[in-house]
Amino acid sequence: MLRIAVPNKGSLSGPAADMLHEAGYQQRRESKELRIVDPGNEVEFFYLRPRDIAIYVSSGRLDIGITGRDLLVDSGANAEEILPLGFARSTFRYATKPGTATGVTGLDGMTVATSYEGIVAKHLADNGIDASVVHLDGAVETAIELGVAEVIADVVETGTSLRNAGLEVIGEPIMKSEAVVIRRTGADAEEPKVLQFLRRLQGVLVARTYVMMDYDCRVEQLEKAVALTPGLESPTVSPLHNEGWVAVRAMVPSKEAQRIMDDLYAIGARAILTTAIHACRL
Ligand SMILES: Nc1ncnc2c1ncn2[C@@H]1O[C@H](COP(=O)(O)OP(=O)(O)OP(=O)(O)O)[C@@H](O)[C@H]1O
Ligand SMILES: O=P(O)(O)OC[C@H]1O[C@H](OP(=O)(O)OP(=O)(O)O)[C@H](O)[C@@H]1O
Ligand SMILES: [Mg+2]
Repeated sequence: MLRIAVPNKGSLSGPAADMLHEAGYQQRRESKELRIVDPGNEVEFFYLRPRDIAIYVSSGRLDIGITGRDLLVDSGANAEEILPLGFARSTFRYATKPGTATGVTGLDGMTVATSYEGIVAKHLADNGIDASVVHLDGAVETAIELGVAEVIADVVETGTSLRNAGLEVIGEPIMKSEAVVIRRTGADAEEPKVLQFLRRLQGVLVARTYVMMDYDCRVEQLEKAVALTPGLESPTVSPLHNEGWVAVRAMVPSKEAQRIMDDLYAIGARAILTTAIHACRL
């Protein structure tokens, strides 16, 4: 049975459960459940604190886990990223009151508050900066106002939390993060159950980013039309009852669907339809 760690709370937990559900796995019914077995898929899910997941996976007791890239790096655990999942996207950045410093080189002698001590200590050392790091569990934006630190390093998505605290980011992002699937470093890359799990999640990612497009076009316009909708392998082209016309079917990135429909219409394609993809295995 494949043993998988899933975040039990915070920003990762809801989207991770949604993705697993879309991939056909049973998920817990209430938030107090700490583990469930999905017998049909031969998988056992363990609901753990996002911060602890890399540690469990590196121990080898759990086969794979879903966590944030920033949490994986911060943990220093012997685990590696095998699939980015595209949700819980954030940057990790320094921030201060305006006028305190303009970049990491100005942080010498200061105190930096963060929940991600591992990332920050390494980044300061890599840049040759001698600053103290104070660990706080969360809500670190308040640390400056309360005099615990001159600088914070924290997760930034919209920047609302920083603005509300009267802080501004300084320097370049320390890292970019998103939810990722991890496994123990050096674990068997060809384990069939792991590969099947990854294929299912990849199927969800593709279903979320592509739509199916169908249209009719004149044979003379087919080459131009196919250049607009090359599909993943190659589009399906079928004859129509009306001679001189063909029906074309191809997957296109959902973000570009409207522009592609305009371009197809402009070259004479008609009956252009898009439909959602619910699941796929490439
Ligand atoms: N506002 C946000 N937008 C996008 N991703 C976020 C946001 N806040 C946190 N994350 C991401 O979610 C992951 C875990 O953070 P989260 O704050 O949800 O959990 P936590 O801080 O470990 O737990 P707690 O809920 O106890 O604070 C990290 O990978 C982080 O980058
Ligand atoms: O840029 P924003 O869109 O404002 O998002 C970033 C905020 O979200 C997270 O906080 P969370 O809600 O997890 O609270 P925490 O600080 O207690 O972890 C993170 O720690 C930031 O405070
Ligand atoms: Mg948090």
